[in-house]
Amino acid sequence: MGNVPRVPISIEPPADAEAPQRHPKAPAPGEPTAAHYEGCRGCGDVPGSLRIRSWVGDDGVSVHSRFDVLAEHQGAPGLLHGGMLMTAFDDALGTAYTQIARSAVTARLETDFRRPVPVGTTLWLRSRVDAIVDRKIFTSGVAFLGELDGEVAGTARALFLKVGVEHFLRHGRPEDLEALGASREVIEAARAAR
Ligand SMILES: CCCCCCCCCCCCCCCC(=O)SCCNC(=O)CCNC(=O)[C@H](O)C(C)(C)COP(=O)(O)OP(=O)(O)OC[C@H]1O[C@@H](n2cnc3c(N)ncnc32)[C@H](O)[C@@H]1OP(=O)(O)O
Repeated sequence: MGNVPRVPISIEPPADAEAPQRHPKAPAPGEPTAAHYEGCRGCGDVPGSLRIRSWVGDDGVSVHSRFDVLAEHQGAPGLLHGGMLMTAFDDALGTAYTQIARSAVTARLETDFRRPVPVGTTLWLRSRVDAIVDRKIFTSGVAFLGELDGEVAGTARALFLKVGVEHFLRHGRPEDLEALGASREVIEAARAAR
């Protein structure tokens, strides 16, 4: 395998990990959650976005999300592309963690595809944070056909790793930080770091 790095194999949270507490500034149960960012392919309002919308669950920690499956999301004829379902899970699980922690990025995402999803379906996803251990955020979710708690179309687990603003400064584009409303100092730091 030469220089190919070893693949980490487990995203199972430790059995003794504490239950997550919602962030005091997170929206209340039933309220909509904010988009990650205007340009987000999952929940932003830009061409090509899946336009996923999410709300905080009754427990104040989980979220439920709506994804309307359109013809532009097809893989096989008339059916949702698997990568689009993974994008939906990435977004929904990545919204669940925002009820608890600040910025984090997906390190690993596992998806099981249980049922084909026809174009014209509304998918509803339930997502939650199962545990947080230091920088690691362990999440899981379920996608249902047509209604919350309907037939299961897929399930997913993801590990997010907390990152600071320097992650976006180092790897992202300064102009996108500008669009986020970042300060001039932050943008200059991003430019200097490139
Ligand atoms: C003004 C600006 C405001 C910005 C406001 C932004 C708003 C907030 C945006 C959020 C947006 C969300 C939107 C959807 C989610 C995406 O789309 S995120 C985009 C997709 N993901 C990425 O691009 C991430 C790319 N990967 C990376 O950058 C780095 O690999 C990571 C994930 C930061 C980890 O690197 P690292 O920090 O160096 O961590 P590392 O030391 O390698 O590992 C730490 C631990 O995690 C474990 N680990 C790492 N990777 C894995 C893995 N794949 N599997 C299992 N374990 C792993 C390691 O084994 C290690 O474990 P321990 O030895 O500590 O037990």
